[in-house]
Amino acid sequence: MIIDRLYREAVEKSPICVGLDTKLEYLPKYLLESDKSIEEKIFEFNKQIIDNTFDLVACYKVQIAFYESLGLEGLKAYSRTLKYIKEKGKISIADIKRGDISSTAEAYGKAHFQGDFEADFITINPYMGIDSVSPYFEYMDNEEKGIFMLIRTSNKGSEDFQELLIEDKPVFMKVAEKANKWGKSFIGKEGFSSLGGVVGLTYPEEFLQIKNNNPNTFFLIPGYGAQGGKGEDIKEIFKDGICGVINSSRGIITAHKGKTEDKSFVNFIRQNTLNMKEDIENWQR
Ligand SMILES: O=c1ccn([C@@H]2O[C@H](COP(=O)(O)O)[C@@H](O)[C@H]2O)c(=O)[nH]1
Repeated sequence: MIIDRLYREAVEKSPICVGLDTKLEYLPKYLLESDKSIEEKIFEFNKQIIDNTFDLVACYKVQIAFYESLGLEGLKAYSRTLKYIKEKGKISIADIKRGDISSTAEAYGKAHFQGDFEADFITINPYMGIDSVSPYFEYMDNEEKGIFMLIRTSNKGSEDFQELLIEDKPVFMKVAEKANKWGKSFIGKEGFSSLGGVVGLTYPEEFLQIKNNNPNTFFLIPGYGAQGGKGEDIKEIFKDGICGVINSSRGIITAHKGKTEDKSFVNFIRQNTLNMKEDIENWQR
């Protein structure tokens, strides 16, 4: 199952997920001012990052919003990036945060688990309930795919709804219970389910509570770096072993900004990835 592959990559390489939240302004001048099309420039930037980090990390998360904001050229770069991640033997997470009625969810499944935008995992918003989530299950049964369901997001505004109490429990704990229950049919050899959860590193105490109640849930963990999360915050959560991948987007892919505008930009990106790896490993021991 795909979750077993992701777990092994996290253990063997590192639990780092590089976030390819690529913006034109992140491109070094040599690339930005070249004669290439926008599609080529964005893809080339991502390719350079992948080529220079794939031996250090578990996976790549591609946030579709950044590509959509560049129109069709952006979406072509998005598609090529996902294909390239696969070509390199790496795992992709499409951060698309979908959530809609079943007929529409079926179309989202087809759009993001097959064809031009095929990814290994997608992120989904479970707010609309089980019939908005179950259309993805056939891909998890048959086609080695997985989903990460939003449980406790990393942003400050997550407090508005996710902390509201229902029967004395915050909503995020109720959502975590559902992830645990719905994920039972997709548990792989390593004990984790292909139905995973998104929990921000910006709330480490609540994360620990969620983790303790969800022994089979593998987590996609945003919030490291630019949002303030640190290696130290993962200490208790990874105490019994790795149970997720930690995403950093801006913290890695803008490492070269203000330092170089030439092809050497990837050295800074690799160095920041190594720094993150060391920071996490220090707290895993
Ligand atoms: O709770 C969430 C869920 C998703 N994200 C996404 O992760 C990255 C974070 O980027 P950084 O630059 O490392 O802050 C981005 O794609 C978000 O859309 C999140 O931040 N929090």
